[in-house]
Amino acid sequence: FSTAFMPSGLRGNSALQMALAPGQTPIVIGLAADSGCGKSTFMRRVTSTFGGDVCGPLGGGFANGGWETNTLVSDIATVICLDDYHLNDRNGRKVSGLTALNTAEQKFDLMYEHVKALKEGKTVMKPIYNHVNGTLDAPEEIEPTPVIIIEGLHPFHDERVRDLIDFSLYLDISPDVKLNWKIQRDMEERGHSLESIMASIEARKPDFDAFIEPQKKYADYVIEVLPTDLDKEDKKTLKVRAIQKKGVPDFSPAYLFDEGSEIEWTPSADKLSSPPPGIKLAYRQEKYFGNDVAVLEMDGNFDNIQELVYVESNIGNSNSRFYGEITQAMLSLADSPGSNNGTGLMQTLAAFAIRELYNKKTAAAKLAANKETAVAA
Ligand SMILES: Nc1ncnc2c1ncn2[C@@H]1O[C@H](COP(=O)(O)OP(=O)(O)OP(=O)(O)O)[C@@H](O)[C@H]1O
Ligand SMILES: O=C(CO)[C@H](O)[C@H](O)COP(=O)(O)O
Repeated sequence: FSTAFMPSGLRGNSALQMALAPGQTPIVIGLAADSGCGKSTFMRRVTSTFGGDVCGPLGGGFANGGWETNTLVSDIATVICLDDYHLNDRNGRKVSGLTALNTAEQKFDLMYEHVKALKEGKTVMKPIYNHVNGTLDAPEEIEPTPVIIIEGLHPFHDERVRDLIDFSLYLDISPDVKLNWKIQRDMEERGHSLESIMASIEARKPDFDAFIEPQKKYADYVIEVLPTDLDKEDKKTLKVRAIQKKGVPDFSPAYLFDEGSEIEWTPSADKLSSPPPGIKLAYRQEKYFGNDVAVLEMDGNFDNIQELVYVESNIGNSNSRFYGEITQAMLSLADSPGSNNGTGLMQTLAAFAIRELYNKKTAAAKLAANKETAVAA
């Protein structure tokens, strides 16, 4: 359930929140990506896994013709958009001459204090960056929930914040794909011209390279989105790689058929009715910034999401609760971008991995609390 898209007078999240179990501390999930790279779309998959509302945009909504809070609350998960920690408002950045991508334009001390306090089970007063007016609005109260997700430009830049994060994700969208997605949203949905979109991407590139991309080396789970290899002329179909770090506590990378192996798999055309160029999956063991990673890859589109169930039957460590749950989750968000390709699949697997992390931490906290009760008795 979400309060994020109610008229502000009706908002107020305290009654909806699930109390933390005794001894339980929230887990903190970090998601980094440039603007327009699918953070909100991905967050919708994660929050729906935790029972959140999936009706509106996240990370800065334009509901009701006006600005709504950046924070979405379900009974388990809270999403905090780190744009709220911009140092200056839009006018202030004109004076400083710096872009919002620049780390000098973020309040990392406050970000750290807030994430630390939430992790300690305390309430914080979080600022709000208003994307409609470009102003810093009156702060809002955020109470801790069992899962706190911080998403935005710089979740892994500050070492203190990074150390508080239990699981970190990065959306790595290749330049061609980023341009296509921007065109789709900003031209088709927001009426911007192609020239202005290209100019904005070009203007952001140096700061993106300097301040955002270097964070991907810290991520436990990188979703890399590239143009397809199946047909060089095809600009729309995507190849998606989930780069999963090995050895992360409470996280076991998903695999295809045989854990630890190298596999390339083109599912039988009799089992999937995907149109040419079809789909191709792969599973590889690689190094990523010096770390051992398991890479799950999918290139191409599903013609019919229900056929995903056949692919799902061959994925291990998927963290699904029952056979078919991945397909069901994709079907429940069928209208969201990426539901017929690897972006939706890898995002769903990441969402399930986060849920598993939460389940394991909750179980460990309950066990510890039971032990304490037994000792006290
Ligand atoms: N998996 C996907 N497949 C195809 N298009 C996508 C996908 N994810 C996102 N997009 C496109 O990119 C646009 C931006 O996505 P989204 O709003 O989720 O990004 P964001 O990172 O939250 O952006 P911002 O930070 O600017 O709010 C969407 O409107 C959609 O057109
Ligand atoms: O990169 C961004 C994160 O979404 C925005 O550009 C940044 O937050 C500034 O926002 P605005 O352009 O609305 O003033």
